[in-house]
Amino acid sequence: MDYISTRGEAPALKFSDALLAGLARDGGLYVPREWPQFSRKEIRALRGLSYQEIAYRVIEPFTAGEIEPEALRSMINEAYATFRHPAVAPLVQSGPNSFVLELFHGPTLAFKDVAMQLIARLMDHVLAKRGERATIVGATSGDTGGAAIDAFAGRDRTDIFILFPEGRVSPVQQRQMTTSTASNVHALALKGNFDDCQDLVKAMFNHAGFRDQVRLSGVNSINWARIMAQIVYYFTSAVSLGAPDRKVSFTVPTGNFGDIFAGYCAKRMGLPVARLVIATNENDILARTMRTGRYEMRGVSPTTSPSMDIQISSNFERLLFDAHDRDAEAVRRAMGGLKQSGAFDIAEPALKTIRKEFRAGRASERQVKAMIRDVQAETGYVLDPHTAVAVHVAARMEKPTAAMITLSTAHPAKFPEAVKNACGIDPALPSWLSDLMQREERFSVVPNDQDAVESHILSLTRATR
Ligand SMILES: Cc1ncc(COP(=O)(O)O)c(C=O)c1O
Ligand SMILES: N[C@@H](CCOP(=O)(O)O)C(=O)O
Repeated sequence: MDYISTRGEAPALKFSDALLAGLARDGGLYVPREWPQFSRKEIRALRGLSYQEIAYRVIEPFTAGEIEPEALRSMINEAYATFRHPAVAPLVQSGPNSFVLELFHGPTLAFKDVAMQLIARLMDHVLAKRGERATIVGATSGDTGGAAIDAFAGRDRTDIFILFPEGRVSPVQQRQMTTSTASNVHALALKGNFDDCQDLVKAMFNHAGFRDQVRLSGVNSINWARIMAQIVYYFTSAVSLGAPDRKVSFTVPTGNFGDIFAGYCAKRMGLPVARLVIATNENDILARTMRTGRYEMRGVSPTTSPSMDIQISSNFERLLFDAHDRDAEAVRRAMGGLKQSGAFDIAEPALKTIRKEFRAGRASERQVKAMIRDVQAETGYVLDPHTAVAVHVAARMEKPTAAMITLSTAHPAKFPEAVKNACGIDPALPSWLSDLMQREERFSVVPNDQDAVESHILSLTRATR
Protein backbone atom coordinates (compact mmCIF):
# COMPACT_ATOMS: atom_id res chain seq x y z
CA MET A 1 0.00 0.00 0.00
CA ASP A 2 1.33 3.45 -0.77
CA TYR A 3 0.01 6.92 -0.02
CA ILE A 4 -0.50 9.82 -2.40
CA SER A 5 -0.90 13.55 -1.73
CA THR A 6 -4.22 15.29 -2.35
CA ARG A 7 -2.25 18.00 -4.19
CA GLY A 8 -0.42 15.58 -6.49
CA GLU A 9 3.00 17.23 -6.30
CA ALA A 10 4.69 15.27 -3.51
CA PRO A 11 6.20 11.80 -3.86
CA ALA A 12 4.05 8.80 -2.99
CA LEU A 13 5.15 7.27 0.31
CA LYS A 14 4.99 3.91 2.04
CA PHE A 15 3.11 3.67 5.35
CA SER A 16 6.08 4.33 7.68
CA ASP A 17 7.15 7.41 5.76
CA ALA A 18 3.59 8.77 5.56
CA LEU A 19 3.30 8.19 9.33
CA LEU A 20 6.42 10.25 10.05
CA ALA A 21 5.74 12.86 7.36
CA GLY A 22 2.37 14.13 8.63
CA LEU A 23 1.67 16.77 5.98
CA ALA A 24 2.88 16.11 2.41
CA ARG A 25 5.67 18.33 1.07
CA ASP A 26 3.32 19.98 -1.42
CA GLY A 27 1.01 21.06 1.44
CA GLY A 28 -1.44 18.25 0.68
CA LEU A 29 -2.69 15.40 2.84
CA TYR A 30 -1.78 11.76 2.30
CA VAL A 31 -4.48 9.24 1.43
CA PRO A 32 -4.12 5.56 0.52
CA ARG A 33 -3.79 5.02 -3.22
CA GLU A 34 -6.69 2.61 -3.03
CA TRP A 35 -9.20 1.59 -0.39
CA PRO A 36 -8.71 -1.90 1.07
CA GLN A 37 -11.91 -3.87 0.51
CA PHE A 38 -13.91 -5.92 3.01
CA SER A 39 -16.47 -8.33 1.58
CA ARG A 40 -19.81 -8.83 3.32
CA LYS A 41 -18.54 -12.21 4.48
CA GLU A 42 -15.42 -10.65 5.99
CA ILE A 43 -17.50 -8.00 7.74
CA ARG A 44 -19.90 -10.62 9.09
CA ALA A 45 -16.90 -12.52 10.45
CA LEU A 46 -16.02 -9.51 12.64
CA ARG A 47 -19.14 -10.03 14.77
CA GLY A 48 -18.32 -11.02 18.32
CA LEU A 49 -14.61 -10.26 18.00
CA SER A 50 -12.83 -7.98 20.47
CA TYR A 51 -12.14 -4.33 19.65
CA GLN A 52 -8.44 -5.20 19.43
CA GLU A 53 -8.96 -8.02 16.93
CA ILE A 54 -11.20 -5.87 14.72
CA ALA A 55 -8.63 -3.08 14.95
CA TYR A 56 -5.95 -5.48 13.75
CA ARG A 57 -8.01 -6.69 10.79
CA VAL A 58 -9.03 -3.16 9.73
CA ILE A 59 -5.59 -1.58 10.17
CA GLU A 60 -3.35 -4.37 8.85
CA PRO A 61 -4.06 -3.77 5.12
CA PHE A 62 -2.95 -0.13 5.53
CA THR A 63 0.39 -1.13 7.05
CA ALA A 64 1.02 -4.38 5.15
CA GLY A 65 4.66 -4.98 4.26
CA GLU A 66 5.80 -2.19 6.59
CA ILE A 67 4.84 -3.17 10.14
CA GLU A 68 5.32 -6.80 11.12
CA PRO A 69 1.95 -8.43 12.02
CA GLU A 70 3.07 -9.49 15.51
CA ALA A 71 4.43 -6.03 16.30
CA LEU A 72 1.18 -4.45 15.09
CA ARG A 73 -0.86 -6.81 17.24
CA SER A 74 1.13 -6.03 20.35
CA MET A 75 0.98 -2.26 19.75
CA ILE A 76 -2.80 -2.48 19.34
CA ASN A 77 -3.11 -4.53 22.53
CA GLU A 78 -0.95 -2.12 24.52
CA ALA A 79 -2.72 0.96 23.14
CA TYR A 80 -6.20 -0.23 24.11
CA ALA A 81 -5.09 -1.61 27.46
CA THR A 82 -4.93 2.07 28.49
CA PHE A 83 -8.73 2.31 28.09
CA ARG A 84 -10.87 1.98 31.20
CA HIS A 85 -13.76 0.12 29.52
CA PRO A 86 -13.35 -3.53 28.50
CA ALA A 87 -15.17 -2.87 25.23
CA VAL A 88 -12.87 0.13 24.52
CA ALA A 89 -15.70 1.96 22.69
CA PRO A 90 -19.04 0.75 24.10
CA LEU A 91 -22.37 1.40 22.43
CA VAL A 92 -25.23 2.65 24.62
CA GLN A 93 -28.83 2.47 23.42
CA SER A 94 -30.51 5.86 23.66
CA GLY A 95 -33.81 5.24 21.84
CA PRO A 96 -35.66 2.53 19.90
CA ASN A 97 -33.31 2.85 16.94
CA SER A 98 -30.63 5.18 18.23
CA PHE A 99 -27.33 4.62 19.98
CA VAL A 100 -24.47 6.59 21.47
CA LEU A 101 -20.94 5.36 20.76
CA GLU A 102 -18.84 6.28 23.81
CA LEU A 103 -15.35 7.11 22.64
CA PHE A 104 -14.17 8.76 25.84
CA HIS A 105 -12.89 5.86 27.95
CA GLY A 106 -9.22 6.54 27.19
CA PRO A 107 -6.71 8.27 29.47
CA THR A 108 -7.66 11.86 28.55
CA LEU A 109 -11.42 11.33 28.21
CA ALA A 110 -11.78 12.19 24.51
CA PHE A 111 -12.00 10.22 21.27
CA LYS A 112 -8.52 11.44 20.34
CA ASP A 113 -7.04 8.79 22.66
CA VAL A 114 -8.24 6.06 20.30
CA ALA A 115 -5.81 7.09 17.58
CA MET A 116 -3.15 8.80 19.65
CA GLN A 117 -2.37 5.82 21.90
CA LEU A 118 -1.68 3.73 18.81
CA ILE A 119 0.19 6.38 16.81
CA ALA A 120 2.66 7.03 19.63
CA ARG A 121 3.56 3.34 19.65
CA LEU A 122 3.73 3.12 15.85
CA MET A 123 6.02 6.15 15.66
CA ASP A 124 8.28 4.83 18.40
CA HIS A 125 8.48 1.50 16.60
CA VAL A 126 9.41 3.05 13.25
CA LEU A 127 11.88 5.58 14.76
CA ALA A 128 13.59 2.87 16.84
CA LYS A 129 13.99 0.67 13.77
CA ARG A 130 15.59 3.57 11.92
CA GLY A 131 17.62 4.82 14.89
CA GLU A 132 16.06 8.28 14.46
CA ARG A 133 14.39 10.98 16.54
CA ALA A 134 11.53 13.32 15.60
CA THR A 135 10.02 16.61 16.72
CA ILE A 136 6.25 16.50 16.88
CA VAL A 137 4.39 19.77 16.54
CA GLY A 138 0.62 19.81 16.91
CA ALA A 139 -2.23 22.30 17.05
CA THR A 140 -5.17 21.81 19.36
CA SER A 141 -8.50 23.35 20.13
CA GLY A 142 -8.35 21.37 23.36
CA ASP A 143 -8.51 17.60 23.03
CA THR A 144 -5.85 16.57 20.51
CA GLY A 145 -3.21 18.28 22.66
CA GLY A 146 -4.00 16.45 25.89
CA ALA A 147 -4.29 13.09 24.13
CA ALA A 148 -1.01 13.59 22.26
CA ILE A 149 0.82 14.68 25.40
CA ASP A 150 -0.44 11.67 27.34
CA ALA A 151 0.52 9.28 24.55
CA PHE A 152 4.01 10.71 23.88
CA ALA A 153 5.04 11.74 27.41
CA GLY A 154 8.40 10.26 28.39
CA ARG A 155 9.10 8.71 24.98
CA ASP A 156 12.78 8.92 24.24
CA ARG A 157 12.63 9.30 20.45
CA THR A 158 10.24 12.25 20.29
CA ASP A 159 9.89 15.76 21.65
CA ILE A 160 6.37 17.09 21.47
CA PHE A 161 5.25 20.72 21.17
CA ILE A 162 1.52 21.49 21.37
CA LEU A 163 0.11 24.87 20.39
CA PHE A 164 -3.21 25.71 22.01
CA PRO A 165 -5.22 28.96 21.74
CA GLU A 166 -4.66 30.95 24.94
CA GLY A 167 -7.87 31.31 26.96
CA ARG A 168 -9.99 29.28 24.54
CA VAL A 169 -9.78 25.78 25.96
CA SER A 170 -11.60 24.50 29.04
CA PRO A 171 -9.63 24.56 32.33
CA VAL A 172 -9.57 20.74 32.40
CA GLN A 173 -8.29 20.60 28.81
CA GLN A 174 -5.62 23.18 29.59
CA ARG A 175 -4.34 21.31 32.64
CA GLN A 176 -4.23 18.03 30.76
CA MET A 177 -1.66 19.76 28.55
CA THR A 178 0.20 21.91 31.05
CA THR A 179 0.70 19.61 34.02
CA SER A 180 2.78 16.88 32.37
CA THR A 181 6.08 16.42 34.19
CA ALA A 182 7.75 14.70 31.23
CA SER A 183 10.78 16.58 29.93
CA ASN A 184 9.96 15.87 26.26
CA VAL A 185 6.57 17.67 26.55
CA HIS A 186 6.16 21.37 25.75
CA ALA A 187 2.79 23.13 25.93
CA LEU A 188 2.64 26.47 24.11
CA ALA A 189 -0.23 28.92 24.63
CA LEU A 190 -0.60 30.90 21.40
CA LYS A 191 -2.03 34.39 21.25
CA GLY A 192 -4.73 33.55 18.69
CA ASN A 193 -7.47 31.03 17.93
CA PHE A 194 -7.27 27.36 16.89
CA ASP A 195 -7.13 28.21 13.17
CA ASP A 196 -4.05 30.37 13.89
CA CYS A 197 -2.42 27.41 15.70
CA GLN A 198 -3.22 25.08 12.81
CA ASP A 199 -2.00 27.60 10.19
CA LEU A 200 1.30 27.92 12.04
CA VAL A 201 1.77 24.16 12.18
CA LYS A 202 1.09 23.89 8.44
CA ALA A 203 3.47 26.79 7.77
CA MET A 204 6.23 25.00 9.72
CA PHE A 205 5.64 21.88 7.61
CA ASN A 206 5.90 24.03 4.47
CA HIS A 207 9.21 25.54 5.67
CA ALA A 208 11.54 22.88 4.26
CA GLY A 209 14.67 24.06 6.12
CA PHE A 210 13.01 23.97 9.53
CA ARG A 211 11.12 20.77 8.73
CA ASP A 212 14.32 18.91 7.89
CA GLN A 213 16.41 20.44 10.66
CA VAL A 214 14.06 19.33 13.46
CA ARG A 215 12.76 16.21 11.64
CA LEU A 216 9.26 17.55 11.94
CA SER A 217 6.38 15.18 12.38
CA GLY A 218 2.69 15.78 13.11
CA VAL A 219 -0.06 14.06 15.03
CA ASN A 220 -3.01 16.18 14.02
CA SER A 221 -5.50 14.50 11.75
CA ILE A 222 -3.46 15.75 8.79
CA ASN A 223 -1.51 12.57 9.64
CA TRP A 224 -3.15 9.67 7.80
CA ALA A 225 -2.55 7.27 10.71
CA ARG A 226 -4.99 9.28 12.86
CA ILE A 227 -7.79 8.62 10.39
CA MET A 228 -6.77 4.99 9.97
CA ALA A 229 -7.10 4.26 13.68
CA GLN A 230 -10.48 6.01 13.84
CA ILE A 231 -11.97 3.87 11.04
CA VAL A 232 -11.97 0.94 13.46
CA TYR A 233 -14.85 2.07 15.68
CA TYR A 234 -17.15 2.54 12.70
CA PHE A 235 -16.66 -1.17 12.03
CA THR A 236 -16.95 -2.31 15.65
CA SER A 237 -20.17 -0.36 16.27
CA ALA A 238 -21.80 -1.26 12.95
CA VAL A 239 -21.13 -4.99 13.29
CA SER A 240 -22.39 -5.01 16.84
CA LEU A 241 -25.73 -3.78 15.43
CA GLY A 242 -25.82 -6.42 12.70
CA ALA A 243 -23.74 -5.06 9.81
CA PRO A 244 -23.47 -5.93 6.99
CA ASP A 245 -27.04 -7.27 7.13
CA ARG A 246 -28.35 -4.14 8.81
CA LYS A 247 -27.44 -0.66 7.60
CA VAL A 248 -26.46 1.98 10.13
CA SER A 249 -26.07 5.76 9.96
CA PHE A 250 -23.65 7.92 11.94
CA THR A 251 -23.94 11.45 13.26
CA VAL A 252 -20.57 12.95 14.10
CA PRO A 253 -19.75 16.18 15.95
CA THR A 254 -17.39 17.79 13.49
CA GLY A 255 -14.61 20.36 13.46
CA ASN A 256 -11.52 19.34 11.50
CA PHE A 257 -13.52 16.69 9.60
CA GLY A 258 -11.14 13.90 10.63
CA ASP A 259 -13.59 11.80 12.61
CA ILE A 260 -16.38 11.83 10.05
CA PHE A 261 -13.89 11.31 7.24
CA ALA A 262 -12.91 8.06 8.98
CA GLY A 263 -16.59 7.04 8.66
CA TYR A 264 -16.45 7.84 4.95
CA CYS A 265 -13.32 5.66 4.64
CA ALA A 266 -15.12 2.78 6.39
CA LYS A 267 -17.88 3.07 3.80
CA ARG A 268 -15.37 3.11 0.93
CA MET A 269 -13.89 -0.08 2.42
CA GLY A 270 -17.24 -1.86 2.09
CA LEU A 271 -19.04 -1.15 5.38
CA PRO A 272 -22.72 -0.55 4.57
CA VAL A 273 -23.38 2.95 5.91
CA ALA A 274 -26.71 4.54 5.08
CA ARG A 275 -25.87 8.10 5.96
CA LEU A 276 -23.06 10.19 7.45
CA VAL A 277 -24.35 13.27 9.23
CA ILE A 278 -22.04 16.24 9.89
CA ALA A 279 -23.00 18.00 13.12
CA THR A 280 -21.55 21.48 13.74
CA ASN A 281 -21.93 24.03 16.50
CA GLU A 282 -22.49 27.72 15.69
CA ASN A 283 -19.19 27.68 13.81
CA ASP A 284 -21.11 26.03 11.01
CA ILE A 285 -18.92 26.44 7.95
CA LEU A 286 -19.40 22.78 7.00
CA ALA A 287 -23.19 22.86 7.32
CA ARG A 288 -23.26 26.06 5.21
CA THR A 289 -20.97 24.49 2.61
CA MET A 290 -23.30 21.53 2.28
CA ARG A 291 -26.25 23.86 1.78
CA THR A 292 -24.68 26.40 -0.58
CA GLY A 293 -21.79 24.60 -2.27
CA ARG A 294 -19.49 27.45 -1.21
CA TYR A 295 -16.83 26.96 1.49
CA GLU A 296 -16.55 30.43 2.98
CA MET A 297 -14.75 31.58 6.13
CA ARG A 298 -16.56 34.08 8.33
CA GLY A 299 -14.63 34.12 11.64
CA VAL A 300 -14.92 31.89 14.69
CA SER A 301 -16.97 32.57 17.77
CA PRO A 302 -16.21 30.82 21.07
CA THR A 303 -18.82 28.23 22.12
CA THR A 304 -19.33 25.71 24.91
CA SER A 305 -17.99 23.04 22.53
CA PRO A 306 -14.59 24.71 22.04
CA SER A 307 -12.94 21.74 20.36
CA MET A 308 -15.19 22.37 17.37
CA ASP A 309 -14.54 26.12 17.15
CA ILE A 310 -12.82 25.71 13.81
CA GLN A 311 -13.32 27.02 10.32
CA ILE A 312 -10.35 25.66 8.41
CA SER A 313 -11.50 22.08 8.41
CA SER A 314 -8.34 20.30 7.28
CA ASN A 315 -9.71 16.93 6.29
CA PHE A 316 -12.37 18.36 4.03
CA GLU A 317 -9.50 18.46 1.53
CA ARG A 318 -9.34 14.66 1.60
CA LEU A 319 -13.04 14.46 0.77
CA LEU A 320 -12.72 17.05 -2.01
CA PHE A 321 -9.94 14.96 -3.57
CA ASP A 322 -12.17 11.89 -3.69
CA ALA A 323 -15.25 13.83 -4.79
CA HIS A 324 -13.23 15.26 -7.70
CA ASP A 325 -12.29 11.72 -8.76
CA ARG A 326 -8.84 12.28 -7.24
CA ASP A 327 -8.07 15.25 -9.48
CA ALA A 328 -5.24 16.96 -7.55
CA GLU A 329 -5.42 20.02 -9.80
CA ALA A 330 -9.02 20.70 -8.67
CA VAL A 331 -7.88 20.44 -5.02
CA ARG A 332 -4.96 22.82 -5.62
CA ARG A 333 -7.36 25.35 -7.18
CA ALA A 334 -9.77 25.13 -4.23
CA MET A 335 -7.00 25.43 -1.63
CA GLY A 336 -5.46 28.33 -3.54
CA GLY A 337 -8.83 30.11 -3.43
CA LEU A 338 -9.13 29.47 0.29
CA LYS A 339 -5.69 30.93 0.94
CA GLN A 340 -6.23 33.95 -1.27
CA SER A 341 -9.81 34.93 -0.61
CA GLY A 342 -10.99 32.75 2.27
CA ALA A 343 -13.46 30.85 0.06
CA PHE A 344 -13.92 28.42 -2.81
CA ASP A 345 -16.86 27.00 -4.73
CA ILE A 346 -17.35 23.26 -5.16
CA ALA A 347 -18.10 22.37 -8.76
CA GLU A 348 -21.45 20.67 -9.40
CA PRO A 349 -20.44 17.02 -9.99
CA ALA A 350 -18.25 16.97 -6.86
CA LEU A 351 -20.93 18.70 -4.79
CA LYS A 352 -23.48 16.13 -5.94
CA THR A 353 -21.16 13.31 -4.86
CA ILE A 354 -20.61 14.90 -1.44
CA ARG A 355 -24.33 15.50 -0.93
CA LYS A 356 -25.03 11.88 -1.82
CA GLU A 357 -22.82 10.69 1.04
CA PHE A 358 -23.38 13.33 3.70
CA ARG A 359 -26.12 15.31 5.44
CA ALA A 360 -25.37 18.23 7.76
CA GLY A 361 -26.93 20.21 10.56
CA ARG A 362 -25.95 22.72 13.24
CA ALA A 363 -26.86 23.32 16.85
CA SER A 364 -27.00 26.75 18.44
CA GLU A 365 -25.70 27.36 21.96
CA ARG A 366 -29.29 27.47 23.21
CA GLN A 367 -30.07 24.13 21.58
CA VAL A 368 -26.94 22.50 23.01
CA LYS A 369 -27.83 23.64 26.50
CA ALA A 370 -31.43 22.44 26.12
CA MET A 371 -30.25 19.06 24.83
CA ILE A 372 -27.94 18.48 27.82
CA ARG A 373 -30.73 19.53 30.20
CA ASP A 374 -33.48 17.45 28.56
CA VAL A 375 -31.48 14.25 28.13
CA GLN A 376 -30.29 14.42 31.73
CA ALA A 377 -33.81 15.11 33.04
CA GLU A 378 -35.40 12.31 30.97
CA THR A 379 -32.76 9.59 31.25
CA GLY A 380 -30.13 10.64 33.80
CA TYR A 381 -27.44 10.42 31.07
CA VAL A 382 -25.06 13.39 31.04
CA LEU A 383 -23.85 14.56 27.62
CA ASP A 384 -20.76 16.66 27.03
CA PRO A 385 -21.45 19.73 24.86
CA HIS A 386 -19.79 18.29 21.71
CA THR A 387 -21.88 15.14 21.92
CA ALA A 388 -24.95 17.29 22.61
CA VAL A 389 -24.37 19.12 19.31
CA ALA A 390 -24.52 15.78 17.52
CA VAL A 391 -27.48 14.41 19.48
CA HIS A 392 -29.40 17.57 18.61
CA VAL A 393 -28.58 17.27 14.91
CA ALA A 394 -29.29 13.52 14.82
CA ALA A 395 -32.71 14.06 16.36
CA ARG A 396 -33.64 16.51 13.62
CA MET A 397 -32.65 14.38 10.67
CA GLU A 398 -35.53 12.98 8.65
CA LYS A 399 -36.68 9.58 9.96
CA PRO A 400 -33.72 7.26 9.55
CA THR A 401 -34.34 3.99 7.82
CA ALA A 402 -31.26 2.65 9.55
CA ALA A 403 -30.14 2.64 13.17
CA MET A 404 -28.52 5.96 14.07
CA ILE A 405 -25.22 5.89 15.95
CA THR A 406 -24.19 9.23 17.41
CA LEU A 407 -20.51 9.54 18.29
CA SER A 408 -19.86 10.71 21.84
CA THR A 409 -16.46 12.32 21.58
CA ALA A 410 -15.74 13.56 25.10
CA HIS A 411 -16.54 12.87 28.74
CA PRO A 412 -18.75 15.56 30.32
CA ALA A 413 -16.18 16.13 33.10
CA LYS A 414 -13.92 17.85 30.54
CA PHE A 415 -16.48 20.67 30.32
CA PRO A 416 -17.93 20.91 33.84
CA GLU A 417 -18.95 24.56 33.61
CA ALA A 418 -21.06 24.15 30.47
CA VAL A 419 -22.61 20.93 31.79
CA LYS A 420 -23.43 22.39 35.20
CA ASN A 421 -24.87 25.47 33.59
CA ALA A 422 -27.14 23.31 31.42
CA CYS A 423 -28.37 20.66 33.86
CA GLY A 424 -27.10 21.55 37.32
CA ILE A 425 -24.83 18.52 37.57
CA ASP A 426 -21.12 18.89 38.23
CA PRO A 427 -19.60 15.85 36.51
CA ALA A 428 -16.68 14.44 38.49
CA LEU A 429 -13.32 13.64 36.93
CA PRO A 430 -12.35 9.96 37.20
CA SER A 431 -9.95 8.92 39.97
CA TRP A 432 -6.73 9.12 37.92
CA LEU A 433 -7.46 12.78 37.17
CA SER A 434 -9.10 13.75 40.46
CA ASP A 435 -6.16 15.97 41.52
CA LEU A 436 -5.71 17.48 38.04
CA MET A 437 -6.81 20.97 39.07
CA GLN A 438 -4.26 21.01 41.92
CA ARG A 439 -1.28 19.97 39.79
CA GLU A 440 1.33 22.56 38.93
CA GLU A 441 1.14 24.06 35.43
CA ARG A 442 4.11 24.49 33.09
CA PHE A 443 3.73 26.19 29.72
CA SER A 444 5.10 29.04 27.60
CA VAL A 445 3.08 31.84 26.03
CA VAL A 446 4.11 32.43 22.42
CA PRO A 447 3.13 35.09 19.88
CA ASN A 448 1.31 34.22 16.66
CA ASP A 449 4.57 34.46 14.75
CA GLN A 450 6.23 31.64 12.84
CA ASP A 451 9.84 32.76 13.41
CA ALA A 452 9.32 33.12 17.15
CA VAL A 453 7.66 29.71 17.47
CA GLU A 454 10.28 28.00 15.32
CA SER A 455 13.11 29.52 17.43
CA HIS A 456 11.39 28.36 20.59
CA ILE A 457 11.12 24.80 19.24
CA LEU A 458 14.70 24.81 17.93
CA SER A 459 16.01 25.79 21.34
CA LEU A 460 14.31 22.83 23.04
CA THR A 461 14.11 19.89 20.66
CA ARG A 462 16.64 17.06 20.91
CA ALA A 463 16.06 15.95 17.32
CA THR A 464 18.78 18.28 15.94
CA ARG A 465 21.50 17.12 18.33
C1 LIG B 1 -14.67 16.49 21.80
C2 LIG B 1 -14.53 16.69 20.34
N1 LIG B 1 -15.57 16.44 19.54
C3 LIG B 1 -15.50 16.61 18.22
C4 LIG B 1 -14.35 17.08 17.60
C5 LIG B 1 -14.32 17.23 16.12
O1 LIG B 1 -13.59 16.20 15.51
P1 LIG B 1 -12.94 16.40 14.11
O2 LIG B 1 -12.00 17.54 14.23
O3 LIG B 1 -12.25 15.13 13.80
O4 LIG B 1 -14.04 16.71 13.17
C6 LIG B 1 -13.23 17.37 18.39
C7 LIG B 1 -11.95 17.87 17.84
O5 LIG B 1 -11.44 17.50 16.89
C8 LIG B 1 -13.31 17.14 19.78
O6 LIG B 1 -12.25 17.34 20.56
N1 LIG C 1 -10.70 19.51 17.91
C1 LIG C 1 -9.32 19.26 17.75
C2 LIG C 1 -8.68 20.14 16.74
C3 LIG C 1 -7.51 19.47 16.11
O1 LIG C 1 -8.02 18.43 15.36
P1 LIG C 1 -7.22 17.20 14.82
O2 LIG C 1 -8.21 16.11 14.87
O3 LIG C 1 -6.80 17.56 13.47
O4 LIG C 1 -6.04 16.91 15.69
C4 LIG C 1 -8.66 19.33 19.11
O5 LIG C 1 -9.30 18.96 20.08
O6 LIG C 1 -7.54 19.73 19.24
